[in-house]
Amino acid sequence: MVAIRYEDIVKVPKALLHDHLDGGLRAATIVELAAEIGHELPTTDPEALGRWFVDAASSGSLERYLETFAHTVAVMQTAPALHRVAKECALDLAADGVVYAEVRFAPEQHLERDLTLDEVVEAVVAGFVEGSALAAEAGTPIRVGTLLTAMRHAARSQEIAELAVRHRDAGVVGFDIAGAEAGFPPTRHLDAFEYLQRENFHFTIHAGEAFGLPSIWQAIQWCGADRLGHGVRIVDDITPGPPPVLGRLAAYVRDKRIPLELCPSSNVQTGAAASIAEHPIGLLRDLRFRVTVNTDNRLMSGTSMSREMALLVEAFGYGWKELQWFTINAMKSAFIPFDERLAIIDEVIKPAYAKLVG
Ligand SMILES: O=c1[nH]cnc2c1ncn2[C@H]1C[C@H](O)[C@@H](CO)O1
Ligand SMILES: [Zn+2]
Repeated sequence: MVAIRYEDIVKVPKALLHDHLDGGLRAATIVELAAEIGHELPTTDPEALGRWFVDAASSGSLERYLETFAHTVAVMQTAPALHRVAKECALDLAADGVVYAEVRFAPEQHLERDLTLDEVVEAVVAGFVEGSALAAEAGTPIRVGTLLTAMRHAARSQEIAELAVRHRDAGVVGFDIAGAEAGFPPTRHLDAFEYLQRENFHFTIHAGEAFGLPSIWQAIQWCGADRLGHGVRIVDDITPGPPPVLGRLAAYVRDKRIPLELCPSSNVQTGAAASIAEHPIGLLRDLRFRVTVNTDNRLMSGTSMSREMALLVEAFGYGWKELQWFTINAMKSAFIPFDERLAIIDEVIKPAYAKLVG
């Protein structure tokens, strides 16, 4: 087999379902925006700041990892700043060969300077639209859908769910909850999820990252999640083989083809996985769960979609066939309409991989 080159991974179309807007800012942009508002940063050298984020987020604890977002959220409090960050996000993903992305953020965290929730969403969506237009002009077309996140420790999920539905025809394609998982089970937000189901809307839930099976079980069986944000701890319900034996919850997740939004580098930083090579993605792929590969927070992990794939190629010996499988899995699991997903699979993804898979 011919070795896969990094620059070829960049060129091939990729689909990304789990990427946080406030976890993907360019370090140089943070420095500029912070100077404008007088926000103090650990360092004002962009390269050093990038390293600071990765180091500070690598403590082995999700709670410590989340503390680093104070600096990104602080500089995302005005419409121009949100617009810029969203535009750059679309451009950066497109330059990395991502053709479809769902990017999430929590509007309730961007109200410190008098914006309303609706204004926050409008600024971000407009930024994605402009970034996507510029990317298309540059020859790297991308479609970006917005997911609105509610913070699980707070009590605004119903309001954010209604906000998402209000903006569903303007680019918001789904809903999510995020933040510290232990102590904040998904059922705290059951009203919001039941509302979304009545509205025929889509949602994913961060579950099975820092907490295990009960969180995943609630997300699916109580809340009705379409996808699992991370979901990596589903391996706790699999008895190692050979052959591996699936418990009832793991079997349900696999049988129902519930997509797992796996984020390898992020999991190593928060301690959810010991290393990339030991990441459960290897087992979950072998067992044919609906596995997708994601970045989570490009800034905090110093990563990109291509880098996550390259790390998996290196650790597990994956080839183009597996990378295509991850990409099609993600596209099948997207929150945009079925015919639009199919068009991207048939017209963009398959033709590009066909030249490589052989
Ligand atoms: O991996 C994560 N788990 C739980 N919460 C997360 C993760 N990455 C980011 N967040 C939080 C911090 C952000 O401020 C928020 C909205 O994007 O979501
Ligand atoms: Zn996440």
